[in-house]
Amino acid sequence: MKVAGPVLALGAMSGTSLDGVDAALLLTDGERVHRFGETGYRPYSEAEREVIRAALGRWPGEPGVAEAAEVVEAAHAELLARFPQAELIGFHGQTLAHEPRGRGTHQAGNGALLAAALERRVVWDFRSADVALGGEGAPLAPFFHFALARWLGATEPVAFLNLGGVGNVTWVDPRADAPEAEGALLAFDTGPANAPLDDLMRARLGRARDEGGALAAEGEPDSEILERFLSAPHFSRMPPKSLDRNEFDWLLKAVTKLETADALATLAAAAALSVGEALRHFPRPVARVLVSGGGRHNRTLMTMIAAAVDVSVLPVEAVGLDGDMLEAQAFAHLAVRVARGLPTSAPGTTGVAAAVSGGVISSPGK
Ligand SMILES: Nc1ncnc2c1ncn2[C@@H]1O[C@H](COP(=O)(O)OP(=O)(O)OP(=O)(O)O)[C@@H](O)[C@H]1O
Ligand SMILES: CC(=O)N[C@H]1[C@@H]2OC[C@@H](O2)[C@@H](O)[C@@H]1O[C@H](C)C(=O)O
Repeated sequence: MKVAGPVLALGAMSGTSLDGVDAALLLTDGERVHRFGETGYRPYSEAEREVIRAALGRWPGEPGVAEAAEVVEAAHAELLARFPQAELIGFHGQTLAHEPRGRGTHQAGNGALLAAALERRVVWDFRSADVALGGEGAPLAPFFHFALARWLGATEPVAFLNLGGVGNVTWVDPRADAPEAEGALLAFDTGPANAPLDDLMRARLGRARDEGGALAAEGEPDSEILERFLSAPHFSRMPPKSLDRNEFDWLLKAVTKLETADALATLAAAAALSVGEALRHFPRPVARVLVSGGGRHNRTLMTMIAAAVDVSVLPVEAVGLDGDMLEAQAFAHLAVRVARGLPTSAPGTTGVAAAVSGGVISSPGK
């Protein structure tokens, strides 16, 4: 079914850091952002998180996957029911495994079940069509970043950096006719961001994160490990390119020999150096890198990023955006694009053969 004009869409994202579900309302026609709306957050309980964690790296039908999907569906149903005004829902689900050149991409959570539970149309499975056409299936926020650059009134190229479990960056030329136009966007995953930091905090101190990067600030990065890190194949690959959450597991193992503060400093430095490497791929330099995602609250990480690049690095709040909700807003925007049959990825964002409109639409009755 096609929609015309702006739609009040609700986007939901359960990110790789496994902290919980973000939801955000957005009034958009899929091209232009008309208005930002209310947001919500529903953390996973420790028990729920364990169920999801146990299924990481697994594929449909494998042990623990159905249980993880149930947790994801129930948490979303609970959170999204708080937004009865939403006309359309964009449901990303929880990525459990991502091997675009191998077995595919796997997001847990069935959008058809949510459509029935919430009695709303739900757009979901955003990544599979892109992967089927040879794309990386990620990142998908770039088409929203294009709309944001326009919303900001940018007239020069600008970059959006998301520091979630994994980092991803989008270079936007706002003067292009459309996000799928050649040269409008270049996007790719930068490297690990918070996931290894969180994993280390959990393993060593039983804490969810290094609040503000305070512990990392007390440590010294290990230059030998960082040198090895930068020689990883990811950094010599040309973008677009995407990463699995666990692709840099070896890095976490490599820092086990270090004191906690030094290990955290090394992991934060690795994330920051990845951003420095990323900027070298930009078609033209940018004046600003606008940062979203939880990593922008990590002052040590932000300081290290600022040192790794020679442009200004600002949280997206500096330009009036909400850095905790940007990905949820992205999936609201993308849902409307899917409903309108507009593309959601292009060769410059995922390496897909040609611009494609991903996503499956489930209606409550079906
Ligand atoms: N105050 C803080 N201090 C340090 N780190 C923080 C803080 N707040 C959030 N973070 C980090 O940000 C992470 C969450 O970021 P975010 O919610 O953007 O990730 P995500 O959306 O789950 O991941 P992705 O974008 O990769 O899918 C937390 O796991 C934590 O490491
Ligand atoms: C496969 C997958 O879920 N990838 C996520 C992950 O988290 C950050 C980065 O890696 C990005 O590629 C993507 O999410 C964002 C929302 C995206 O698609 O733009």
